[in-house]
Amino acid sequence: MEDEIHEVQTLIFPALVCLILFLFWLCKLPGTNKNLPPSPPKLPIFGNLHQLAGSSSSHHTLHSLAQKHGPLMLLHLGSVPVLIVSSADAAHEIMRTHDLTFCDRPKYKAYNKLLYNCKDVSVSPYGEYWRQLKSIFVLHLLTNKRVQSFRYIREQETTIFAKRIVQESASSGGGPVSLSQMFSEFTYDVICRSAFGRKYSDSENGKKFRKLIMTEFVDLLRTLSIGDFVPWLSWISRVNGLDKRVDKVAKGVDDFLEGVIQQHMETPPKPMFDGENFVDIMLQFYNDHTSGVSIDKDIIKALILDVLVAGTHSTSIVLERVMTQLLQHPTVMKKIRDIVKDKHDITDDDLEKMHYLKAVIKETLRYHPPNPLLIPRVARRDVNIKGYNISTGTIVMTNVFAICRDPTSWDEPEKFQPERFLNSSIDFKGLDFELIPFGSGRRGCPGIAFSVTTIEYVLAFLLQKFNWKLPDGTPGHDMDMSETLGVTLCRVHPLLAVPSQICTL
Ligand code: HEM
Repeated sequence: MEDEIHEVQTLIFPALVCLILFLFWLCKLPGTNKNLPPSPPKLPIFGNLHQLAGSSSSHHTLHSLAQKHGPLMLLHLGSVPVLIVSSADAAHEIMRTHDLTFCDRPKYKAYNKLLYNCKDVSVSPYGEYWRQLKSIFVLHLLTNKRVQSFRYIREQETTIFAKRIVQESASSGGGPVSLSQMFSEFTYDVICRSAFGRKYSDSENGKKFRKLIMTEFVDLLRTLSIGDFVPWLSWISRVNGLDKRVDKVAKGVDDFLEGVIQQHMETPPKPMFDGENFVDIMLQFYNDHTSGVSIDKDIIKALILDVLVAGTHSTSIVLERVMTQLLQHPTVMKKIRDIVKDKHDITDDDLEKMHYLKAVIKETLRYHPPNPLLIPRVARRDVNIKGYNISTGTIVMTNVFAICRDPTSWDEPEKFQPERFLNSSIDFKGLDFELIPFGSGRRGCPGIAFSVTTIEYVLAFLLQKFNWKLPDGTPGHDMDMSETLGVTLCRVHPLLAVPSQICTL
Protein backbone atom coordinates (compact mmCIF):
# COMPACT_ATOMS: atom_id res chain seq x y z
CA MET A 1 0.00 0.00 0.00
CA GLU A 2 2.75 2.40 1.02
CA ASP A 3 4.48 1.57 -2.23
CA GLU A 4 1.37 2.51 -4.17
CA ILE A 5 1.04 5.86 -2.33
CA HIS A 6 4.66 6.57 -3.00
CA GLU A 7 4.18 5.73 -6.68
CA VAL A 8 1.20 8.12 -6.93
CA GLN A 9 3.19 10.84 -5.16
CA THR A 10 6.08 10.45 -7.55
CA LEU A 11 3.65 10.82 -10.47
CA ILE A 12 1.70 13.78 -9.01
CA PHE A 13 4.79 15.82 -8.25
CA PRO A 14 6.15 15.98 -11.83
CA ALA A 15 2.62 16.49 -13.14
CA LEU A 16 2.19 19.49 -10.83
CA VAL A 17 5.54 20.90 -11.91
CA CYS A 18 4.53 20.46 -15.57
CA LEU A 19 1.19 22.18 -14.92
CA ILE A 20 2.88 25.13 -13.20
CA LEU A 21 5.42 25.40 -16.02
CA PHE A 22 2.63 25.20 -18.59
CA LEU A 23 0.64 27.98 -16.87
CA PHE A 24 3.79 30.06 -16.65
CA TRP A 25 4.46 29.53 -20.37
CA LEU A 26 0.83 30.40 -21.15
CA CYS A 27 1.19 33.69 -19.32
CA LYS A 28 4.25 34.47 -21.39
CA LEU A 29 2.33 33.98 -24.66
CA PRO A 30 1.90 37.26 -26.52
CA GLY A 31 -1.35 38.93 -25.57
CA THR A 32 -2.14 36.91 -22.49
CA ASN A 33 -0.23 38.96 -19.94
CA LYS A 34 -1.12 42.29 -21.47
CA ASN A 35 -3.35 44.94 -20.07
CA LEU A 36 -5.84 44.97 -22.94
CA PRO A 37 -8.88 47.23 -23.36
CA PRO A 38 -12.19 45.69 -22.23
CA SER A 39 -13.90 43.40 -24.74
CA PRO A 40 -17.42 42.13 -25.16
CA PRO A 41 -17.85 38.33 -25.33
CA LYS A 42 -16.87 36.82 -28.68
CA LEU A 43 -17.65 33.72 -30.69
CA PRO A 44 -15.02 31.05 -31.28
CA ILE A 45 -13.20 31.54 -34.63
CA PHE A 46 -15.37 34.50 -35.75
CA GLY A 47 -14.79 36.65 -32.69
CA ASN A 48 -17.07 39.72 -32.93
CA LEU A 49 -17.53 39.58 -36.72
CA HIS A 50 -21.29 39.16 -36.28
CA GLN A 51 -21.43 42.59 -34.59
CA LEU A 52 -19.97 44.35 -37.62
CA ALA A 53 -20.44 42.33 -40.79
CA GLY A 54 -23.38 43.13 -42.98
CA SER A 55 -25.01 45.46 -40.48
CA SER A 56 -26.24 48.79 -41.80
CA SER A 57 -26.02 50.24 -38.32
CA SER A 58 -22.74 48.91 -36.92
CA HIS A 59 -22.05 52.39 -35.51
CA HIS A 60 -25.21 52.06 -33.38
CA THR A 61 -24.24 48.53 -32.25
CA LEU A 62 -20.73 49.69 -31.40
CA HIS A 63 -22.11 52.75 -29.60
CA SER A 64 -24.24 50.53 -27.33
CA LEU A 65 -21.32 48.16 -26.72
CA ALA A 66 -19.03 51.08 -25.86
CA GLN A 67 -21.55 52.35 -23.30
CA LYS A 68 -21.00 49.04 -21.48
CA HIS A 69 -17.29 48.49 -22.11
CA GLY A 70 -15.85 51.99 -22.38
CA PRO A 71 -14.45 54.43 -24.96
CA LEU A 72 -11.53 52.14 -25.78
CA MET A 73 -12.91 48.69 -26.50
CA LEU A 74 -11.19 45.75 -28.12
CA LEU A 75 -13.08 43.52 -30.53
CA HIS A 76 -11.79 40.63 -32.57
CA LEU A 77 -12.77 40.18 -36.19
CA GLY A 78 -11.72 36.59 -36.58
CA SER A 79 -8.11 36.67 -35.49
CA VAL A 80 -7.62 40.42 -36.09
CA PRO A 81 -7.77 42.76 -33.07
CA VAL A 82 -9.91 45.86 -33.67
CA LEU A 83 -9.85 48.83 -31.33
CA ILE A 84 -13.10 50.82 -31.19
CA VAL A 85 -12.63 54.44 -30.18
CA SER A 86 -15.76 56.16 -28.86
CA SER A 87 -14.81 59.39 -27.06
CA ALA A 88 -13.25 62.69 -28.10
CA ASP A 89 -10.50 62.19 -25.55
CA ALA A 90 -9.58 58.72 -26.85
CA ALA A 91 -9.73 59.97 -30.47
CA HIS A 92 -7.30 62.75 -29.51
CA GLU A 93 -4.88 60.10 -28.20
CA ILE A 94 -5.08 58.14 -31.47
CA MET A 95 -5.14 60.91 -34.07
CA ARG A 96 -3.08 63.59 -32.33
CA THR A 97 -0.80 62.19 -29.61
CA HIS A 98 -0.06 58.95 -31.47
CA ASP A 99 -0.99 59.98 -35.02
CA LEU A 100 2.26 58.65 -36.47
CA THR A 101 1.62 55.23 -34.93
CA PHE A 102 -1.90 55.05 -36.34
CA CYS A 103 -1.45 56.51 -39.83
CA ASP A 104 -1.60 53.27 -41.80
CA ARG A 105 -4.71 51.75 -43.37
CA PRO A 106 -5.76 48.09 -43.30
CA LYS A 107 -5.16 46.16 -46.51
CA TYR A 108 -8.25 44.24 -47.56
CA LYS A 109 -8.08 41.81 -50.46
CA ALA A 110 -10.81 43.55 -52.47
CA TYR A 111 -8.90 46.87 -52.32
CA ASN A 112 -6.14 45.33 -54.42
CA LYS A 113 -8.52 44.80 -57.30
CA LEU A 114 -10.80 47.80 -56.82
CA LEU A 115 -8.13 50.36 -55.97
CA TYR A 116 -5.25 49.21 -58.15
CA ASN A 117 -3.21 47.47 -55.44
CA CYS A 118 -3.92 50.33 -53.03
CA LYS A 119 -2.12 52.82 -55.28
CA ASP A 120 -4.57 55.61 -54.42
CA VAL A 121 -4.17 58.11 -51.55
CA SER A 122 -6.92 56.93 -49.25
CA VAL A 123 -5.77 53.35 -48.63
CA SER A 124 -2.12 53.34 -49.65
CA PRO A 125 0.29 52.47 -46.83
CA TYR A 126 1.86 55.35 -44.93
CA GLY A 127 5.28 56.28 -46.32
CA GLU A 128 7.07 58.29 -48.99
CA TYR A 129 4.78 57.12 -51.81
CA TRP A 130 1.62 58.19 -49.93
CA ARG A 131 3.24 61.51 -48.90
CA GLN A 132 4.19 62.37 -52.49
CA LEU A 133 0.82 61.40 -53.89
CA LYS A 134 -1.18 63.26 -51.26
CA SER A 135 0.76 66.45 -51.81
CA ILE A 136 0.24 66.24 -55.61
CA PHE A 137 -3.45 65.59 -54.99
CA VAL A 138 -3.82 68.56 -52.66
CA LEU A 139 -1.62 70.96 -54.61
CA HIS A 140 -3.32 70.44 -57.97
CA LEU A 141 -6.91 70.01 -56.86
CA LEU A 142 -7.73 70.91 -53.29
CA THR A 143 -5.87 74.01 -52.09
CA ASN A 144 -8.05 77.01 -51.18
CA LYS A 145 -6.78 78.77 -54.31
CA ARG A 146 -7.77 75.84 -56.55
CA VAL A 147 -11.14 75.57 -54.84
CA GLN A 148 -11.77 79.28 -55.43
CA SER A 149 -10.83 78.88 -59.08
CA PHE A 150 -13.64 76.31 -59.45
CA ARG A 151 -16.23 78.90 -58.39
CA TYR A 152 -17.30 79.40 -61.99
CA ILE A 153 -18.03 75.64 -62.31
CA ARG A 154 -20.02 75.59 -59.05
CA GLU A 155 -22.14 78.51 -60.22
CA GLN A 156 -22.81 77.12 -63.70
CA GLU A 157 -23.64 73.65 -62.44
CA THR A 158 -25.90 74.99 -59.69
CA THR A 159 -27.90 76.98 -62.26
CA ILE A 160 -28.21 73.89 -64.45
CA PHE A 161 -29.32 71.93 -61.36
CA ALA A 162 -31.95 74.55 -60.50
CA LYS A 163 -33.29 74.52 -64.08
CA ARG A 164 -33.62 70.74 -63.90
CA ILE A 165 -35.57 71.08 -60.67
CA VAL A 166 -38.01 73.44 -62.40
CA GLN A 167 -38.36 71.13 -65.42
CA GLU A 168 -38.79 67.92 -63.43
CA SER A 169 -41.29 69.42 -61.07
CA ALA A 170 -43.25 70.90 -64.01
CA SER A 171 -43.27 67.56 -65.80
CA SER A 172 -44.91 65.94 -62.77
CA GLY A 173 -47.51 68.72 -62.52
CA GLY A 174 -45.79 70.57 -59.67
CA GLY A 175 -44.99 67.33 -57.88
CA PRO A 176 -41.93 66.22 -55.91
CA VAL A 177 -38.41 65.84 -57.27
CA SER A 178 -35.86 63.28 -56.10
CA LEU A 179 -33.27 65.41 -54.38
CA SER A 180 -31.09 62.38 -53.55
CA GLN A 181 -30.69 61.55 -57.23
CA MET A 182 -30.17 65.18 -58.23
CA PHE A 183 -27.59 65.90 -55.52
CA SER A 184 -25.64 62.85 -56.60
CA GLU A 185 -25.69 63.95 -60.27
CA PHE A 186 -24.84 67.53 -59.35
CA THR A 187 -21.78 66.66 -57.22
CA TYR A 188 -20.61 64.18 -59.87
CA ASP A 189 -20.73 66.92 -62.51
CA VAL A 190 -19.02 69.53 -60.32
CA ILE A 191 -16.24 67.13 -59.35
CA CYS A 192 -15.74 65.83 -62.91
CA ARG A 193 -15.53 69.31 -64.37
CA SER A 194 -13.18 70.53 -61.61
CA ALA A 195 -10.87 67.52 -61.70
CA PHE A 196 -11.11 66.25 -65.27
CA GLY A 197 -12.12 69.37 -67.17
CA ARG A 198 -15.28 67.79 -68.58
CA LYS A 199 -18.55 66.19 -67.62
CA TYR A 200 -19.24 62.53 -68.12
CA SER A 201 -22.93 62.49 -67.27
CA ASP A 202 -23.87 63.60 -70.80
CA SER A 203 -23.11 60.17 -72.30
CA GLU A 204 -24.90 56.89 -71.57
CA ASN A 205 -21.54 55.37 -70.64
CA GLY A 206 -20.81 58.18 -68.19
CA LYS A 207 -24.24 57.80 -66.56
CA LYS A 208 -23.70 54.05 -66.17
CA PHE A 209 -20.30 54.69 -64.67
CA ARG A 210 -21.72 57.11 -62.07
CA LYS A 211 -24.25 54.50 -61.07
CA LEU A 212 -21.60 51.80 -60.88
CA ILE A 213 -19.36 53.95 -58.67
CA MET A 214 -22.10 55.25 -56.39
CA THR A 215 -23.74 51.90 -55.78
CA GLU A 216 -21.84 48.67 -56.49
CA PHE A 217 -18.32 50.04 -56.06
CA VAL A 218 -19.04 51.80 -52.77
CA ASP A 219 -20.94 48.76 -51.54
CA LEU A 220 -17.99 46.46 -52.28
CA LEU A 221 -15.56 48.78 -50.49
CA ARG A 222 -17.50 48.31 -47.28
CA THR A 223 -18.26 44.61 -47.64
CA LEU A 224 -16.16 42.65 -45.16
CA SER A 225 -14.73 39.55 -46.75
CA ILE A 226 -14.38 36.77 -44.22
CA GLY A 227 -11.00 35.74 -45.68
CA ASP A 228 -9.49 39.06 -44.51
CA PHE A 229 -10.12 38.02 -40.91
CA VAL A 230 -10.20 34.21 -40.96
CA PRO A 231 -7.76 33.38 -43.76
CA TRP A 232 -8.58 29.67 -43.97
CA LEU A 233 -12.20 30.62 -44.78
CA SER A 234 -11.25 32.80 -47.76
CA TRP A 235 -12.76 30.17 -50.10
CA ILE A 236 -16.20 31.41 -48.97
CA SER A 237 -15.85 34.56 -51.12
CA ARG A 238 -15.33 32.34 -54.15
CA VAL A 239 -18.39 30.25 -53.33
CA ASN A 240 -20.75 33.12 -52.41
CA GLY A 241 -19.85 35.09 -55.55
CA LEU A 242 -18.13 38.02 -53.80
CA ASP A 243 -14.85 37.52 -55.68
CA LYS A 244 -16.71 37.44 -59.01
CA ARG A 245 -18.59 40.64 -58.16
CA VAL A 246 -15.31 42.38 -57.28
CA ASP A 247 -13.72 41.24 -60.57
CA LYS A 248 -16.73 42.36 -62.60
CA VAL A 249 -16.96 45.82 -60.99
CA ALA A 250 -13.17 46.33 -61.14
CA LYS A 251 -13.23 45.52 -64.87
CA GLY A 252 -16.20 47.84 -65.53
CA VAL A 253 -14.44 50.67 -63.70
CA ASP A 254 -11.11 50.04 -65.41
CA ASP A 255 -12.65 50.01 -68.90
CA PHE A 256 -14.24 53.40 -68.28
CA LEU A 257 -11.13 54.95 -66.72
CA GLU A 258 -8.95 53.67 -69.57
CA GLY A 259 -11.30 55.55 -71.92
CA VAL A 260 -11.02 58.72 -69.81
CA ILE A 261 -7.23 58.60 -69.96
CA GLN A 262 -7.18 57.84 -73.70
CA GLN A 263 -9.49 60.77 -74.32
CA HIS A 264 -7.20 63.10 -72.35
CA MET A 265 -4.13 61.76 -74.18
CA GLU A 266 -5.68 62.25 -77.60
CA THR A 267 -7.12 65.72 -76.95
CA PRO A 268 -4.45 68.35 -76.38
CA PRO A 269 -4.79 69.71 -72.83
CA LYS A 270 -6.98 72.82 -72.70
CA PRO A 271 -5.95 75.37 -70.09
CA MET A 272 -8.96 75.94 -67.84
CA PHE A 273 -9.43 78.82 -65.46
CA ASP A 274 -5.97 79.28 -63.92
CA GLY A 275 -4.33 76.08 -65.06
CA GLU A 276 -4.81 72.63 -66.55
CA ASN A 277 -7.11 70.07 -65.08
CA PHE A 278 -6.00 67.37 -62.67
CA VAL A 279 -5.91 64.46 -65.15
CA ASP A 280 -3.83 66.44 -67.65
CA ILE A 281 -1.38 67.34 -64.88
CA MET A 282 -1.13 63.65 -63.92
CA LEU A 283 -0.47 62.81 -67.58
CA GLN A 284 2.37 65.32 -67.64
CA PHE A 285 4.00 63.46 -64.73
CA TYR A 286 3.33 60.20 -66.61
CA ASN A 287 5.08 61.45 -69.74
CA ASP A 288 7.88 63.38 -68.05
CA HIS A 289 10.35 60.93 -66.55
CA THR A 290 12.65 63.71 -65.39
CA SER A 291 10.16 65.20 -62.91
CA GLY A 292 11.30 62.87 -60.12
CA VAL A 293 7.71 61.66 -59.65
CA SER A 294 7.01 58.33 -61.23
CA ILE A 295 3.34 57.99 -62.11
CA ASP A 296 1.91 55.12 -64.10
CA LYS A 297 -1.57 54.72 -65.57
CA ASP A 298 -2.82 52.65 -62.65
CA ILE A 299 -1.89 55.44 -60.25
CA ILE A 300 -3.80 57.97 -62.35
CA LYS A 301 -6.84 55.68 -62.38
CA ALA A 302 -6.61 55.11 -58.63
CA LEU A 303 -6.46 58.86 -58.02
CA ILE A 304 -9.47 59.48 -60.25
CA LEU A 305 -11.33 56.94 -58.11
CA ASP A 306 -10.33 58.80 -54.94
CA VAL A 307 -11.75 62.00 -56.36
CA LEU A 308 -14.98 60.33 -57.42
CA VAL A 309 -15.59 58.06 -54.47
CA ALA A 310 -14.19 60.08 -51.57
CA GLY A 311 -15.40 63.36 -53.07
CA THR A 312 -18.70 62.86 -54.83
CA HIS A 313 -20.43 60.39 -52.57
CA SER A 314 -19.76 62.07 -49.21
CA THR A 315 -20.57 65.55 -50.51
CA SER A 316 -23.90 64.52 -52.00
CA ILE A 317 -24.81 62.61 -48.82
CA VAL A 318 -24.22 65.74 -46.73
CA LEU A 319 -26.41 67.80 -49.06
CA GLU A 320 -29.14 65.20 -48.78
CA ARG A 321 -28.86 65.14 -44.98
CA VAL A 322 -28.97 68.93 -44.62
CA MET A 323 -32.10 69.14 -46.80
CA THR A 324 -33.68 66.32 -44.82
CA GLN A 325 -33.10 68.27 -41.60
CA LEU A 326 -34.43 71.49 -43.13
CA LEU A 327 -37.60 69.77 -44.32
CA GLN A 328 -38.04 68.34 -40.83
CA HIS A 329 -37.37 71.72 -39.21
CA PRO A 330 -39.19 74.38 -41.27
CA THR A 331 -38.27 77.14 -38.80
CA VAL A 332 -34.58 76.43 -39.40
CA MET A 333 -35.20 76.49 -43.18
CA LYS A 334 -37.00 79.83 -42.84
CA LYS A 335 -34.11 81.36 -40.92
CA ILE A 336 -31.71 80.51 -43.76
CA ARG A 337 -34.18 81.75 -46.37
CA ASP A 338 -34.48 85.07 -44.51
CA ILE A 339 -30.71 85.43 -44.74
CA VAL A 340 -30.37 84.58 -48.45
CA LYS A 341 -33.55 86.02 -49.92
CA ASP A 342 -32.27 89.59 -50.40
CA LYS A 343 -28.90 88.71 -51.89
CA HIS A 344 -28.53 89.35 -55.58
CA ASP A 345 -25.74 86.95 -56.47
CA ILE A 346 -24.38 84.81 -53.69
CA THR A 347 -20.67 85.59 -53.45
CA ASP A 348 -17.92 83.90 -51.43
CA ASP A 349 -17.96 86.94 -49.13
CA ASP A 350 -21.69 86.50 -48.56
CA LEU A 351 -21.18 82.84 -47.72
CA GLU A 352 -18.41 83.72 -45.28
CA LYS A 353 -20.88 85.84 -43.32
CA MET A 354 -23.71 83.28 -43.30
CA HIS A 355 -23.03 82.00 -39.80
CA TYR A 356 -26.41 80.37 -39.39
CA LEU A 357 -26.05 78.37 -42.63
CA LYS A 358 -22.60 77.26 -41.45
CA ALA A 359 -24.08 76.26 -38.08
CA VAL A 360 -26.75 74.17 -39.83
CA ILE A 361 -24.10 72.35 -41.87
CA LYS A 362 -21.97 71.73 -38.76
CA GLU A 363 -24.97 70.46 -36.81
CA THR A 364 -25.88 68.11 -39.68
CA LEU A 365 -22.31 66.77 -39.75
CA ARG A 366 -22.54 66.25 -35.98
CA TYR A 367 -26.01 64.74 -36.03
CA HIS A 368 -25.41 62.54 -39.08
CA PRO A 369 -21.69 62.14 -39.73
CA PRO A 370 -21.60 60.69 -43.27
CA ASN A 371 -18.71 58.33 -42.46
CA PRO A 372 -19.72 57.29 -38.95
CA LEU A 373 -16.72 54.97 -38.52
CA LEU A 374 -14.30 57.16 -40.55
CA ILE A 375 -11.83 55.15 -42.65
CA PRO A 376 -10.07 52.55 -40.48
CA ARG A 377 -6.45 52.97 -39.44
CA VAL A 378 -3.86 50.40 -38.37
CA ALA A 379 -1.27 50.48 -35.58
CA ARG A 380 2.24 50.40 -37.05
CA ARG A 381 3.89 49.46 -33.77
CA ASP A 382 3.07 48.37 -30.22
CA VAL A 383 1.83 51.31 -28.19
CA ASN A 384 0.28 52.09 -24.83
CA ILE A 385 -2.94 54.13 -24.96
CA LYS A 386 -4.39 55.28 -21.64
CA GLY A 387 -2.77 52.35 -19.85
CA TYR A 388 -3.89 49.73 -22.39
CA ASN A 389 -1.42 47.87 -24.56
CA ILE A 390 -2.28 47.96 -28.24
CA SER A 391 -0.30 45.65 -30.48
CA THR A 392 1.07 46.21 -33.99
CA GLY A 393 -1.48 45.43 -36.68
CA THR A 394 -4.51 46.34 -34.54
CA ILE A 395 -7.18 47.96 -36.72
CA VAL A 396 -8.63 51.16 -35.28
CA MET A 397 -12.18 52.29 -35.97
CA THR A 398 -13.24 55.67 -34.62
CA ASN A 399 -16.96 55.80 -33.94
CA VAL A 400 -17.61 59.44 -34.78
CA PHE A 401 -21.32 58.82 -34.41
CA ALA A 402 -20.79 57.85 -30.72
CA ILE A 403 -18.46 60.82 -30.16
CA CYS A 404 -21.00 63.23 -31.67
CA ARG A 405 -23.75 61.87 -29.40
CA ASP A 406 -21.63 61.87 -26.23
CA PRO A 407 -23.42 63.84 -23.48
CA THR A 408 -20.07 64.69 -21.87
CA SER A 409 -19.23 66.72 -25.00
CA TRP A 410 -22.68 67.91 -26.10
CA ASP A 411 -25.80 69.28 -24.35
CA GLU A 412 -28.88 67.34 -25.42
CA PRO A 413 -26.96 65.48 -28.15
CA GLU A 414 -30.10 63.76 -29.48
CA LYS A 415 -31.59 67.12 -30.52
CA PHE A 416 -30.90 68.84 -33.84
CA GLN A 417 -29.94 72.35 -32.68
CA PRO A 418 -27.82 74.43 -35.08
CA GLU A 419 -27.85 77.27 -32.52
CA ARG A 420 -25.34 75.32 -30.41
CA PHE A 421 -22.64 76.38 -32.89
CA LEU A 422 -23.49 80.09 -33.05
CA ASN A 423 -21.40 81.08 -30.06
CA SER A 424 -18.97 78.23 -30.21
CA SER A 425 -15.53 78.00 -31.77
CA ILE A 426 -15.88 74.25 -32.40
CA ASP A 427 -15.10 73.41 -36.01
CA PHE A 428 -14.83 70.24 -38.09
CA LYS A 429 -11.32 70.83 -39.40
CA GLY A 430 -9.75 68.14 -37.23
CA LEU A 431 -8.63 70.11 -34.19
CA ASP A 432 -11.76 69.72 -32.06
CA PHE A 433 -12.06 66.03 -31.40
CA GLU A 434 -15.72 66.16 -30.41
CA LEU A 435 -16.47 66.98 -34.08
CA ILE A 436 -14.30 65.05 -36.54
CA PRO A 437 -16.53 64.01 -39.47
CA PHE A 438 -13.51 64.54 -41.77
CA GLY A 439 -11.09 62.69 -39.48
CA SER A 440 -7.90 64.34 -38.28
CA GLY A 441 -4.12 64.26 -38.44
CA ARG A 442 -1.93 63.04 -41.27
CA ARG A 443 -4.63 60.86 -42.79
CA GLY A 444 -7.34 63.49 -42.33
CA CYS A 445 -9.54 64.43 -45.29
CA PRO A 446 -7.88 66.86 -47.72
CA GLY A 447 -11.22 67.69 -49.39
CA ILE A 448 -12.85 69.80 -46.64
CA ALA A 449 -12.60 73.15 -48.44
CA PHE A 450 -13.75 71.67 -51.74
CA SER A 451 -16.82 69.96 -50.30
CA VAL A 452 -17.87 72.61 -47.78
CA THR A 453 -17.64 75.44 -50.34
CA THR A 454 -19.79 73.43 -52.76
CA ILE A 455 -22.32 72.51 -50.06
CA GLU A 456 -22.67 76.08 -48.78
CA TYR A 457 -23.12 77.57 -52.23
CA VAL A 458 -25.67 75.14 -53.58
CA LEU A 459 -27.76 75.19 -50.38
CA ALA A 460 -27.84 78.99 -50.26
CA PHE A 461 -28.86 79.05 -53.94
CA LEU A 462 -31.59 76.41 -53.64
CA LEU A 463 -33.09 78.10 -50.58
CA GLN A 464 -32.97 81.50 -52.24
CA LYS A 465 -34.74 80.37 -55.40
CA PHE A 466 -37.23 77.82 -54.05
CA ASN A 467 -39.59 77.18 -51.23
CA TRP A 468 -39.39 73.51 -50.21
CA LYS A 469 -41.84 71.18 -48.56
CA LEU A 470 -42.41 67.49 -48.12
CA PRO A 471 -44.75 65.68 -50.58
CA ASP A 472 -48.44 65.76 -49.64
CA GLY A 473 -47.68 67.86 -46.60
CA THR A 474 -46.06 64.90 -44.82
CA PRO A 475 -45.07 66.17 -41.36
CA GLY A 476 -41.29 66.09 -40.86
CA HIS A 477 -41.41 63.60 -38.02
CA ASP A 478 -43.10 61.04 -40.32
CA MET A 479 -40.18 60.97 -42.76
CA ASP A 480 -38.65 57.57 -43.38
CA MET A 481 -35.13 58.00 -42.03
CA SER A 482 -33.83 54.46 -42.67
CA GLU A 483 -30.19 54.51 -43.59
CA THR A 484 -27.78 52.18 -45.25
CA LEU A 485 -24.09 52.17 -44.46
CA GLY A 486 -21.75 52.10 -47.43
CA VAL A 487 -18.40 53.78 -46.98
CA THR A 488 -20.79 56.57 -46.12
CA LEU A 489 -24.21 56.51 -44.55
CA CYS A 490 -27.07 57.22 -46.94
CA ARG A 491 -30.85 57.01 -46.97
CA VAL A 492 -32.49 53.76 -48.08
CA HIS A 493 -35.38 55.70 -49.67
CA PRO A 494 -34.52 58.73 -51.81
CA LEU A 495 -35.35 62.15 -50.42
CA LEU A 496 -38.36 63.59 -52.24
CA ALA A 497 -39.33 67.24 -51.86
CA VAL A 498 -41.74 69.61 -53.59
CA PRO A 499 -40.16 72.84 -54.84
CA SER A 500 -42.03 76.05 -55.56
CA GLN A 501 -40.02 78.63 -57.38
CA ILE A 502 -39.97 82.03 -55.70
CA CYS A 503 -37.64 84.02 -57.93
CA THR A 504 -36.06 83.86 -61.36
CA LEU A 505 -32.97 81.74 -61.88
C1 HEM B 1 -18.53 66.07 -47.04
C2 HEM B 1 -17.58 65.55 -47.74
C3 HEM B 1 -16.48 64.65 -47.22
C4 HEM B 1 -16.41 63.93 -46.05
C5 HEM B 1 -17.44 63.84 -44.93
C6 HEM B 1 -15.13 63.24 -46.05
C7 HEM B 1 -14.68 62.43 -45.03
C8 HEM B 1 -13.45 61.81 -45.01
C9 HEM B 1 -12.94 61.00 -43.91
C10 HEM B 1 -13.69 60.69 -42.64
C11 HEM B 1 -11.70 60.58 -44.24
C12 HEM B 1 -10.77 59.71 -43.39
C13 HEM B 1 -10.00 60.61 -42.44
C14 HEM B 1 -9.13 59.95 -41.43
O1 HEM B 1 -8.76 58.78 -41.56
O2 HEM B 1 -8.76 60.64 -40.46
C15 HEM B 1 -11.42 61.11 -45.56
C16 HEM B 1 -10.25 60.89 -46.25
C17 HEM B 1 -10.05 61.30 -47.52
N1 HEM B 1 -10.85 62.15 -48.27
FE1 HEM B 1 -12.58 62.96 -47.69
N2 HEM B 1 -14.46 63.56 -47.20
C18 HEM B 1 -15.24 64.42 -47.95
C19 HEM B 1 -14.92 65.02 -49.15
C20 HEM B 1 -13.79 64.76 -49.86
C21 HEM B 1 -13.46 65.36 -51.14
C22 HEM B 1 -14.31 66.40 -51.87
C23 HEM B 1 -12.28 64.78 -51.55
C24 HEM B 1 -11.48 65.02 -52.80
C25 HEM B 1 -11.94 65.45 -53.93
C26 HEM B 1 -11.86 63.87 -50.51
C27 HEM B 1 -10.73 63.10 -50.55
C28 HEM B 1 -10.27 62.32 -49.50
C29 HEM B 1 -9.03 61.55 -49.56
C30 HEM B 1 -8.06 61.46 -50.73
C31 HEM B 1 -8.89 60.92 -48.31
C32 HEM B 1 -7.76 60.01 -47.85
C33 HEM B 1 -6.70 60.79 -47.10
C34 HEM B 1 -5.55 59.92 -46.62
O3 HEM B 1 -5.73 58.72 -46.39
O4 HEM B 1 -4.46 60.46 -46.47
N3 HEM B 1 -12.80 63.88 -49.51
N4 HEM B 1 -12.49 61.87 -46.00
